[in-house]
Amino acid sequence: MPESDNFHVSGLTVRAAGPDRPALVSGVELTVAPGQLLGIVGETGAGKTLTIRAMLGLLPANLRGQGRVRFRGREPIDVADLPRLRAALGRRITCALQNPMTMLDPRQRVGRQIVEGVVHTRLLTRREARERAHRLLARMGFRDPERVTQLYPHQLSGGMAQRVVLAGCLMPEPEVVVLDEPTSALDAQVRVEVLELLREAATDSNTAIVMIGHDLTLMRQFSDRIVVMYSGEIVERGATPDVIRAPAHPYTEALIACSAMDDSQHRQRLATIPGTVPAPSERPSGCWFHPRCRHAVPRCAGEHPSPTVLGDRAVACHLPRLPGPATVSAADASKGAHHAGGD
Ligand SMILES: Nc1ncnc2c1ncn2[C@@H]1O[C@H](COP(=O)(O)OP(=O)(O)OP(=O)(O)O)[C@@H](O)[C@H]1O
Repeated sequence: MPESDNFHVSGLTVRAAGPDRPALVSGVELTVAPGQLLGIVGETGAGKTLTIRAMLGLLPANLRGQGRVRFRGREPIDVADLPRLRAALGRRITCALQNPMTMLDPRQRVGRQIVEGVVHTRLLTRREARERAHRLLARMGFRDPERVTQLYPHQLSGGMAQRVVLAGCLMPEPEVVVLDEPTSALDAQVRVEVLELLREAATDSNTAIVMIGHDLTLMRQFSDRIVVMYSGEIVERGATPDVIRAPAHPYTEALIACSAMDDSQHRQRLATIPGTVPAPSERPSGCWFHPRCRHAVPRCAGEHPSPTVLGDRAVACHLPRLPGPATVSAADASKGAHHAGGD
């Protein structure tokens, strides 16, 4: 698949309106290929939600986004150009944000809600849309999709609502589906099932998925590539198996140590990373992670690290633990090389 088929986000920055406000998110670059799943991880306050809201044109009113998104075969769209961005929403890009119930209208049967969007945008006739809704609901594990379409949201369990919303996301056969903790309300077993179904459906229709999640175990299982954010910046990115097997940033390493992964057989109990992500106005000098980093050296307190790039792997750390000798500082990387800190 050519690179130009990927969904791209470049130079994404989010700030509160007004002078001299620190960036809440800065310089985020993402690329996701058709049919692939890109996971965004990081603790509370890392900037994950604002990143996806900015690329959807759904930032809170007090915030402003800069940067560009590019859909397959299209000219880039400036994220400040909300009319253009929102014209893509529901067609080229769909989303399920944190609580699925809030995405459903309590007064309407769910079938109508799923079908009307694509009929309204004239992507399909009502009959075609109904047929597709039934197919997708079946795909999402409903044995009797027709009956489900007759239900009102209050008649759905949390797991059912989740699967209905995800089926709705796939209705227009979008290029990209964006998910913010899509399965957080579900129990572990249902969560894995839902993600398996979603993954399969997305692969079949060549839909790219960008998914925020706290659970690294799930990310390891379902994502192809992973981006790790800290205080509004990408600190590491790469192919998921590489990042999980050999994290190059101490923050990624700490996140993995805190997750319940099987690899950590020697770990007796779940660890936590001491401290919290600094608020944007309280970032320390140097590397923003350094006060919490067990590998920090004096340079880390004085100088903000530029990302080091090795192939499609990047890490923003003064002491990156990347394999092989040929690490290249992003500042030195030649034109056309991978973006620093981006994915
Ligand atoms: N409307 C807003 N106005 C000002 N600051 C905001 C606003 N929304 C979020 N922030 C700040 O931006 C930073 C990033 O927030 P964001 O919600 O993107 O984090 P997150 O990684 O999604 O966290 P979580 O996992 O808790 O959802 C945080 O410091 C947060 O306090």
